This record gives sequence, structure tokens and C-alpha cells, in this order.
Amino acid sequence: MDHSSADGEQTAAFETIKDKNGIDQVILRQARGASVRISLHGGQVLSWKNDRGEELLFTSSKAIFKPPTAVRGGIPICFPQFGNRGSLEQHGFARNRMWRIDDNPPPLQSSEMDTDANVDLLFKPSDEDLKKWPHGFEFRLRVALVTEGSLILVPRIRNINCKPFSFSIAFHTYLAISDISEVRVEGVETLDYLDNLFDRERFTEQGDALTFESEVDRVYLSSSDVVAVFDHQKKRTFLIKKEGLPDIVVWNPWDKKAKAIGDLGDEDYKHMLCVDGAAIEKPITLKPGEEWTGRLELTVLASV
Ligand SMILES: O=P(O)(O)OC[C@H]1O[C@@H](O)[C@H](O)[C@@H](O)[C@@H]1O
Repeated sequence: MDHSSADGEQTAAFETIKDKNGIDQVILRQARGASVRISLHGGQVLSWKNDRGEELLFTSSKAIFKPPTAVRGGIPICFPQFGNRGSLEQHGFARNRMWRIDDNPPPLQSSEMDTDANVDLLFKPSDEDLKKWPHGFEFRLRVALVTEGSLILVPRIRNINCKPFSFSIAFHTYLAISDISEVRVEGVETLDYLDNLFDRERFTEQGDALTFESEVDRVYLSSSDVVAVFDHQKKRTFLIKKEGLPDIVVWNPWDKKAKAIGDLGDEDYKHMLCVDGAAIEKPITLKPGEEWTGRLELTVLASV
């Protein structure tokens, strides 16, 4: 189905298709050929391609596309809990639920978001969810593909209950990389991090840039607003720009853990790196009626 509309210079266009399980997927196409595909299961971005048709997000060779589990790849959304830091299922329930297209979203502050291919998704908890997590909320997600091909995610979470609540959030972004040993992350040097491999003990990053030679599972705290991932072999750099998302998760399972993860191929860990804009260490608290907004912008640049 085509949902295009044109108004002078402004276009807001997306189409929906059904996957083989009957789940709606939204496709955003930008004029120069870049595209994004989003599943309404989990509100999960599954694919982001540049104008040459190259896939920029990793998908596992053993990915399972059948609900209720999230697809191993793309950008699953961890909400309202990150990992096992709470009583809910791992990474919270939002990634395992159906979202819907929001046809009439409240306007966003930022006008740049109205000018490109975009869609608004909405997730509201079911009665079952409310039994486990008794906090009424609306989670809106604007997904936009801008002219230069950058992918922008704008989450808005509103407390529609009469009591305050706190949540964590992470955009669990599986970047597609040539080879994990060819990649370095800049923007986390000198930061403190919680190491999931050492019971979340706090350490300080000592190196100039982060490179990989074994499993890494860390939450870097209060990072700068831009983190860069350089891929020497592919000669490209991902820029991760974020607002309202102070932390950065960096995860690669390496060989042993990869073998233990059912929906990840044994060698897949070489071609993925998760770098997530997140709010984990200090959960966000919303009073009744309050709304929180964040922003994540992913850009890919050619590098030498
Ligand atoms: O297998 P899941 O639930 O998608 O989680 C994958 C990984 O997600 C990372 O963000 C966590 O830090 C890891 O500990 C976890 O293994």
C-alpha cells in the first residue's frame, strides 16, 4: 500500500508490505535510492541501505523472522528495561510486541523531520504488559530517512498514568562491518564503563580508540554526542549522533558466545558490531503527563 503525499517541496512517503508471516513492514525510500525497512513487530528497523543499495545493518545468517522473538539484527528496541537489570524479560518487552502505524501523531518540535521519507509508529502496552509493568505509557517512534541518506529515529515516551515511572532504553544497533578486527570505535576514550563481563564492575577506558580481539559487552557512561565507528576494509565510517541518550553500549559476542546464541551463525560475530545509543545507568523518570524525547542519527561516510 502506498501512503505517499506531496505538498510542494515536502514529501512524506512510505509503503507497506506484508512479510511471509503476515506482519506489516514499512518501506521508506529516499529520492537518491537509499531505503529503510521496518517491521511492525517490535517497531524494529530491519534494513538500511545506502544509495548504492549496500546494506548498512547486519542480519544474522540464522535470524528468526517469526514472532514473538526479535530478529537478530537491524535495530531492536530495548525498553523499558535494558538487559536483565530488572524483573522483566531480557531487554524489556517492546521488541517482542506488535506496534502500529500512527496516522495522526502529535507534531514534532523539529521541522527537518517533516521534509523526508518518514513514518510514525506507536506502541501501547497490553493488559498483560500492564500486569507485569503497571505503568500506562505511549511510545511513539518517528523513523525518517533524510536527503543525504542518514537514518533518524526520534523516540517519544509519554506517561499517561497518574503515577511516575522510570525506564531504560537502548537502540540495539547491529552495524554491518567487514571484519571485527578491522574496526575501531572513537568517542569512548577516557570514559567510565560498566563491564557486563565482570558483573557490571566500573572501569575507565584507557586506550585511544576501542579495537576488538575478544568479547566486549560494555555500557559506556555519559559519552559525547557523537561516536564514530571506522571500518578500514570497507572504507566507511558510521557516525552515531545522539541526544537524550547519554550512554553507549558496545557489544560483540566473539566466537564462544556466538556459538551459544541459537539465532547467530558461528562466524557471524565477525561481521557485526552493536553500538547502541542508550539511557541505562540513570533511568529516565516521567511524572504523570510528562513526555521524554530522544534522537538518534546514523550516518555513513566514505573514508580513506
Ligand atoms: O540476545 P539478546 O537478548 O538480544 O541480547 C544480546 C546482547 O545484548 C547486549 O546489549 C547485552 O549487553 C548482552 O549482554 C546481550 O547478550
